[in-house]
Amino acid sequence: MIIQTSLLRKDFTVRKKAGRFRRTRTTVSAVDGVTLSVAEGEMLGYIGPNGAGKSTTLKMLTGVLTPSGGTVSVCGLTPVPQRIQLARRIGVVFGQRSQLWWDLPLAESFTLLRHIYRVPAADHAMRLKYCRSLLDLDEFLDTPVRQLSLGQRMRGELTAALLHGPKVLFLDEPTIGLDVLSKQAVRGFLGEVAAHGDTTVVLTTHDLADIEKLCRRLVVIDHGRVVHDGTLEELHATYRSKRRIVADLDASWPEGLTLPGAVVESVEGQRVTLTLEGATAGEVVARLAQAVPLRDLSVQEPEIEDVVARLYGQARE
Ligand SMILES: Nc1ncnc2c1ncn2[C@@H]1O[C@H](COP(=O)(O)OP(=O)(O)OP(=O)(O)O)[C@@H](O)[C@H]1O
Repeated sequence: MIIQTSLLRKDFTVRKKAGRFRRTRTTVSAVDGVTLSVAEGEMLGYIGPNGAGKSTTLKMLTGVLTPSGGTVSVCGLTPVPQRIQLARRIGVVFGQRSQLWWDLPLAESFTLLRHIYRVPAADHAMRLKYCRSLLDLDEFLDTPVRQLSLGQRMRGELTAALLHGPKVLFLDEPTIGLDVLSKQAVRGFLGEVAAHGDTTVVLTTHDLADIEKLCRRLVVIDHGRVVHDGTLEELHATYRSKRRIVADLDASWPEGLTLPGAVVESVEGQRVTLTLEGATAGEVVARLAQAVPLRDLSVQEPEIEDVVARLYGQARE
């Protein structure tokens, strides 16, 4: 396992005002016993509502914060005491913080990083070529970083994080604030990185489309605890997400009509929405077509947003 945590914890002591002169100290368990194993080459989505403990976990995995308890190992190293060795093996993109030099052209940041990490020139050139073509960097390589758009800067950050050939890439909200095209570019690139299979990726995001497009495995955390660890399909199965059929009829919906294997969710004019309950879409469509004349229909997959919202809701109860 390239990442392994066991009962990992981080408590923060927060001082709050209690009256005019008094202050009380309370402890916030930001990460409350997270046990996680990530295999080499995996692409893991790490999600949760605001304040769930995602960034705190990433900070402990990257050696920025010392855990309050439990164990953590990344690439066989203990992050805080072995932070310098670890830095060579990991790449980090934290949405808010930049690893680029604001006043220098992007290309010069890449050259500086090559010297900092002491990357052999040929390896650096090969990786830069790969990123330039996949992320279309050429048109702004000579532009100072401060003049780049957010999407261009993010493409630069991803390149900067990969130039030393890390084994693990940690990405905290890499698509936040990006327009549709930049999001597509970033996702396409990460998909390529994942397909190569030699970089492990841990991705936190509030954009569930990132997860759907990129991650087979999803870990959901809330109040510092893991509330789901499995595939997206397992998430849908656990929370019994339902597929729907939306049918436009050539007649009105016969009042009181029932179809085995489906529940009528709504009827609006000549449009009926059915939820599948234990039957396949094919079976229900066949029964529907026998009962009423059909003009058009579509099958809607369950929305990941719905199921995750329900999951967050349950975890908070
Ligand atoms: N330095 C700190 N001091 C005190 N409390 C902190 C500190 N850092 C984080 N916390 C608290 O720990 C909890 C987890 O925060 P964290 O930033 O890890 O959440 P998150 O899942 O990354 O949230 P978001 O999606 O909003 O970025 C929150 O309650 C937060 O207020």
